[in-house]
Amino acid sequence: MPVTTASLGFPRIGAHRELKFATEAFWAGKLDEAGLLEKARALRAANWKRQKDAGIEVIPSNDFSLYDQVLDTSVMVGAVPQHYRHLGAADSLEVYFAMARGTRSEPAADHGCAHGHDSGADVRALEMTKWFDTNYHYMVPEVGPDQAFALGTRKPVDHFVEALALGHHTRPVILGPVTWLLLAKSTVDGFDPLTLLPRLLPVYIELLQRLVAAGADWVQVDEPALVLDLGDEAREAYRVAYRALAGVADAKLMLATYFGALGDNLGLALDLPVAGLHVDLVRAPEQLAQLLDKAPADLLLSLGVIDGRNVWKADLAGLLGRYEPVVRGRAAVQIAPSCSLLHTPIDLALESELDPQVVEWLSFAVQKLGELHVLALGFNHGPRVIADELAANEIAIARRRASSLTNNAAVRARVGAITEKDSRRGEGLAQRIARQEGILNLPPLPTTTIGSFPQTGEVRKARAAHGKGALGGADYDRFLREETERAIRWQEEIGLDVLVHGEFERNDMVQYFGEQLSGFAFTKAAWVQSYGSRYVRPPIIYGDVARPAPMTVSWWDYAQSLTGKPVKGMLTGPVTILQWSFVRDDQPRRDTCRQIALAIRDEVNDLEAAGARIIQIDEAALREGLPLRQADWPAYLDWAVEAFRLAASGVASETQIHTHMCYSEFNEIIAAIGAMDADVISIETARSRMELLDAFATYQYPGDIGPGVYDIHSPRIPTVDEMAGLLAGASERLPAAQLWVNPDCGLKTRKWEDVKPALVNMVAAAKVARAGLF
Ligand SMILES: Nc1nc2c(c(=O)[nH]1)N[C@@H](CNc1ccc(C(=O)N[C@@H](CCC(=O)N[C@@H](CCC(=O)N[C@@H](CCC(=O)O)C(=O)O)C(=O)O)C(=O)O)cc1)CN2
Ligand code: MET
Ligand SMILES: [Zn+2]
Repeated sequence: MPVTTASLGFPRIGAHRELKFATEAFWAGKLDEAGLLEKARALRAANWKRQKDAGIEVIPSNDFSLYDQVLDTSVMVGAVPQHYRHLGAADSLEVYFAMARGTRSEPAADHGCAHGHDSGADVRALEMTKWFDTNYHYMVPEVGPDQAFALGTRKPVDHFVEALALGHHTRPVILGPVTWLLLAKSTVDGFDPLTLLPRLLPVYIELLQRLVAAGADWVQVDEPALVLDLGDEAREAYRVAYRALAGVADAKLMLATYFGALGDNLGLALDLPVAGLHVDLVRAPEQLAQLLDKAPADLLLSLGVIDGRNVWKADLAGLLGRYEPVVRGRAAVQIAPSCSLLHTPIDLALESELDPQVVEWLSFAVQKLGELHVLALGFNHGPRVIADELAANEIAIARRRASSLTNNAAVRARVGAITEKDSRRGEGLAQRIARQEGILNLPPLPTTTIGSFPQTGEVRKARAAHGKGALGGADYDRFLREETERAIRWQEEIGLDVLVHGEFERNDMVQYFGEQLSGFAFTKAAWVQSYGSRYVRPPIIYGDVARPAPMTVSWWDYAQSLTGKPVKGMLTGPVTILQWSFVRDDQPRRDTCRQIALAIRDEVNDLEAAGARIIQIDEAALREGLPLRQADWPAYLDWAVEAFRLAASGVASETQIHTHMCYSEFNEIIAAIGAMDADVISIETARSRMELLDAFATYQYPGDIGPGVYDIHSPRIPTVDEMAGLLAGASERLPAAQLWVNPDCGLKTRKWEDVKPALVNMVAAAKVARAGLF
């Protein structure tokens, strides 16, 4: 006693996506810098107030970011690579957004000149990759052996002061030095960023001193890397780092870990000279006993008891019961969400159209803070003072458990009847490829794209109008057909070999399917940041999953009717649908994934029956779903691969199954990728200059491979030469007969004016490579 409530971070995008609209307007030159900063300030003020109003005692600052908190940290410690520095002051928005997005010289007015023009003024963006096992992406810090650090920006101090002026004494959040270094990438082969720690620490010390001088007492230092498998160097880095930071007088550190168990790093974490330790007890409740056993009595424990990664209402009575002895046994305890609420939607109150039965089971960021407040009242004053809240909560939990909505007997029977042969194609890969070649008659190095074409303002407007009832179903359909037809005609014109319909009818590659599957709820406003100004509305899987009717067949059918070239059927795979949805927590993820796999299998089979000869099943999130600890990999990969195979194995040998993955470091899981047994896989490789292919070569990957030849995250137009060069590089690593030619990923975030010259160049590069190799 007593128990205090804390928030580790609140979503910064705004309940109505204010941050997206402000940053995009700024980039488009429609909002000036002062305007952008004012919007950002208003969002912070609103967030602090919201959290205070929810009854939270420890409110964070510096959880706000205009783009990404890892990028903020890089700029803060002065790690701005040389090639951005000419763009402006190191702490300017020009440099900041150039690191985030790259720059592009104005596109040449004459689109006829598609290749070869000087792109010397363009600066590439930093690499972007997944934040642990989430669908949030951070900008990878870049450092080298000559790296110098200096306090470049004072955002944590500025925001602390800003909050103070509004009456909030906040706890600033900073990304810890060891996690930051572990996430960093060296610009020089063989150099370990961790060795830069001694040079980095003075910057952190200065920052802490400035925070203290500004009036801060507690500082939250995020070190999620403490839940990973760590080598001896990293462990030693933790000891060195926190010994140094402990020397800053009057700064009390709350060391925050999340996304998993401390596991074998528990002793290390408890040895660090910090005043508080936050642990994730949602992902890893089992670590509590050991923690209580070993934690020094004066360590302030912050218990992450409310799920920061999912949307379900907490079982309040259960939590009170479980943590009562902890609270009684220690001098002081803090309760908090398991991690920053960045990964949850903001406010359930905005969902006016969700099934009220399902709404009763849910809790978004604002509601989660409310739950924390109620729990603290219960701990501090006894359950009687929260009797009403407990009663309502118990009813909701019980109704969810008993609901017929979550249960579909036919689905359960079907999953129960799955046999081993359901996840096996009729013949081996070599025979299948031979049969497919006979039918498809493709040239060597066939060219294709990953699926989506630009989601233009027009497409989104039409969909929004359709959603509001302002554009009738028939008109919306006609509009989408016209877009599709134009895309097909254009692909034929530029000479692509395998076409796509363009995905114009899809709002998102997961939400689109969620909306058509039963067992899924989808939201109106429940946006979550994926990267920068790009957000997603993950569907909510609350019940058994089934596919009442075909989801994509008519779009494929229409597109194929327009052309003699093969059009790929285009689906999102079961693991990716699972990974990018909010998943029910009342059964193992594996079980839910198998249900989705059967639904996708039905769609695959229907596409084949309609005549599709090539069907792509995207598994962009397969790698991201990998558990954070290596010991847990085999079990996950087993069921993830099985789910893909279940989806893909209902078709004849003649039907070619493609899969696509991006953001993937495949080296360690290449055997599992092989075990998926896809006929063709397209992967992201352009940014790593084909290095990724080494894994496929070493493993002697038997299927065809389409290594991405250009980075679709940047508006920069790749030249014929550079792509032909990449293909030559690919052919040094793998037999050319196995190679396809495609971009890194889908093109929906690009503009047609970027896509057109890029793909024209890509087709030309394939011709150059064919001439050289065949
Ligand atoms: N779920 C998911 N995760 C993923 C990816 C992905 O494609 N999907 N790709 C990788 C990268 N992540 C990405 C995440 C989001 C977006 C993206 O483009 N998001 C769009 C929203 C997509 C969407 O849901 N669009 C809807 C709603 C669009 C919208 O904002 N409509 C306006 C109205 C339209 C207008 O007047 O402009 C509104 O509702 O107010 C639609 O098209 O129907 C955005 O933030 O802008 C891209 C990549 C990894 N993770
Ligand atoms: C993030 S993977 C994207 C795959 C999808 N077919 C697309 O092209 O958009
Ligand atoms: Zn992709």
